[in-house]
Amino acid sequence: MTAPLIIAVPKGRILDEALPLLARAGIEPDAEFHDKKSRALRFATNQPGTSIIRVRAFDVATFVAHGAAQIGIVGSDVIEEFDYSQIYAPVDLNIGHCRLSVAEPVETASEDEAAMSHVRVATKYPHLTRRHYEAQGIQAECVKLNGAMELAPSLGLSRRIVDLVSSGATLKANGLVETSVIMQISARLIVNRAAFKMRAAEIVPLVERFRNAVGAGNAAA
Ligand SMILES: Nc1ncnc2c1ncn2[C@@H]1O[C@H](COP(=O)(O)OP(=O)(O)OP(=O)(O)O)[C@@H](O)[C@H]1O
Ligand SMILES: O=P(O)(O)OC[C@H]1O[C@H](OP(=O)(O)OP(=O)(O)O)[C@H](O)[C@@H]1O
Repeated sequence: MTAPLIIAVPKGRILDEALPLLARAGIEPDAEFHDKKSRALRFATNQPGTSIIRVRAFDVATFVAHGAAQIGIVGSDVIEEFDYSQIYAPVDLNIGHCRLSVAEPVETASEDEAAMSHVRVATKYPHLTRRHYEAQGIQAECVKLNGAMELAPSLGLSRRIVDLVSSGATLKANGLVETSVIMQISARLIVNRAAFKMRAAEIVPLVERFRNAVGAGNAAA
């Protein structure tokens, strides 16, 4: 019997956009997936032998990197933050668009960072933050948070934050302004490299179906 194919999807905001894409690629989770009362985490799909697991966004990359899931859908922010060598990201899914930016209080935003040798930053992305500042010869001391980074400056945790920005509404509501954009982000299809080689007969056509599903979505837009 062939091993099941596991697709990891994030339970957060990308999911709403990812489900129609999965459907266009021919994969639909069972009814229990949509049952808000269900505590299940793994779901059968309309494709025999293919299951979907619903996990936290950062954990999608971890499941796929370790081969516990063969395929996943995750933001490029997460891919770059982990930089797992075992992850191959062949398709830009053109969903989950946002950017990773530095932000700080309106009052201090005009100060020149170039003159600094050290900054303290609250972020969920310590690796990308350090990389961004290192490129400018600045050492970044990161305070790791898992959400609500925007609270850090007003409460004295750090003057700067590095966080995701889309409409800019969260920054504005918390008295912060974007001072530089580190990277543009969109969700990607990711594949475990070993599985891609070992199970090419199943995975290569599936990746192609996702590629076509993105094309169909773009044409309809
Ligand atoms: N404001 C946004 N606009 C568009 N895409 C976003 C936005 N915020 C996050 N994303 C994308 O969605 C992914 C998941 O974000 P989400 O906010 O749902 O995760 P989270 O709540 O931080 O996750 P978790 O609770 O699992 O840690 C991010 O990694 C990013 O790629
Ligand atoms: O620019 P905006 O459109 O306001 O979006 C940005 C917000 O979206 C994300 O948070 P999310 O709402 O997912 O909550 P989280 O803090 O729990 O991750 C991100 O961390 C920002 O806080």
